[in-house]
Amino acid sequence: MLTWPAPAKLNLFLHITGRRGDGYHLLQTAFQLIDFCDWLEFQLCPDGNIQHLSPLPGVSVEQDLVYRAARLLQQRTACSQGAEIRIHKRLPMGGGLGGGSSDAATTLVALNHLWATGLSTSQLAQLGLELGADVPVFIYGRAAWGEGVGEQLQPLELSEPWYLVFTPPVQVSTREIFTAPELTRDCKPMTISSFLSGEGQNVCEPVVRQRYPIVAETLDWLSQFSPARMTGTGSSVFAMFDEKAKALEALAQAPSHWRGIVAKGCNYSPLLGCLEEAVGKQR
Ligand SMILES: C[C@@](CO)(OP(=O)(O)O)[C@H](O)COP(=O)(O)OP(=O)(O)OC[C@H]1O[C@@H](n2ccc(N)nc2=O)[C@H](O)[C@@H]1O
Ligand SMILES: Nc1ncnc2c1ncn2[C@@H]1O[C@H](COP(=O)(O)OP(=O)(O)O)[C@@H](O)[C@H]1O
Repeated sequence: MLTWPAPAKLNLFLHITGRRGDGYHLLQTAFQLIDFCDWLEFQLCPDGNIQHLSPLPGVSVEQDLVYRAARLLQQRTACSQGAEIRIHKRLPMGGGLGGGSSDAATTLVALNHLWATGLSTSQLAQLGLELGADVPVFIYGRAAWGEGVGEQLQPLELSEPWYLVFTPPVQVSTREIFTAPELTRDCKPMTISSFLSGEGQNVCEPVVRQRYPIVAETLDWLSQFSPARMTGTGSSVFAMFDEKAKALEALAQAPSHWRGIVAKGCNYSPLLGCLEEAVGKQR
């Protein structure tokens, strides 16, 4: 049996530079992974069945990205093996932390190993893209500069600060924000070096602030400690700290009903560590 992590991501900034012919928005973003993870268990099933043993509330098994990822890999590789899969869900759903995409990525990477289906990382990333634009970054497992709809990736070596992340109790639909008339869609393309020197913002933030006052309240509260920003299309917001103790100190002062966590930024996904250990490879 394998028990492998599916980490969350933060979009350190998010710009929209235009739209594709099909209406999808062209983005520029910097993804950083954090060591706050769902955990997935995989058990080989030689009879070919895929069994999802821990369905998520409000998500049917057929919709669940873990089940869909497993089926997709099985079908595309004509694999005769199956698996029993259990998720220990820790990442809030629909919070902009990419939990569903990360679960799908971990499923593809773990089953490709367990089933010995032999797809390369880039083949897995291409498969993952069919499930969601954020899946490839989790498959490559590196902090990355993302363009296109997020599938054109270049690895980044970033500082690895501590993050305090709050998830306000509202689910913000990605579709709602991407269809908002007031969303800024004409950002000037930015370079990696201007991002590294501090430029960039999240263009979805003003839209979500306006529509979800609790997100605005959380951002404003967090900003008293360190500049705060929203990730993806929300609702989660984050701020960086150079020491874990400072992040924990700020968390201790938050209203007791707020859902907050402290996690470390990582340039390499903990999933990569598991895969490398399993195949006995050194980075
Ligand atoms: C914004 C980002 C940034 O990392 O993250 P989240 O906030 O969702 O975590 C992602 O690009 C989210 O990508 P993804 O997870 O594939 O989006 P989906 O939920 O499939 O998108 C829902 C809908 O939003 C619109 N959409 C999505 C992505 C994109 N680049 N342009 C779009 O216009 C499409 O109408 C799509 O049908
Ligand atoms: N394994 C999964 N984990 C989380 N969400 C899932 C999963 N499978 C399907 N979903 C659906 O995907 C939606 C977005 O989930 P998630 O990736 O957590 O949020 P976000 O895209 O905001 O980061 C959920 O609201 C849920 O309906």
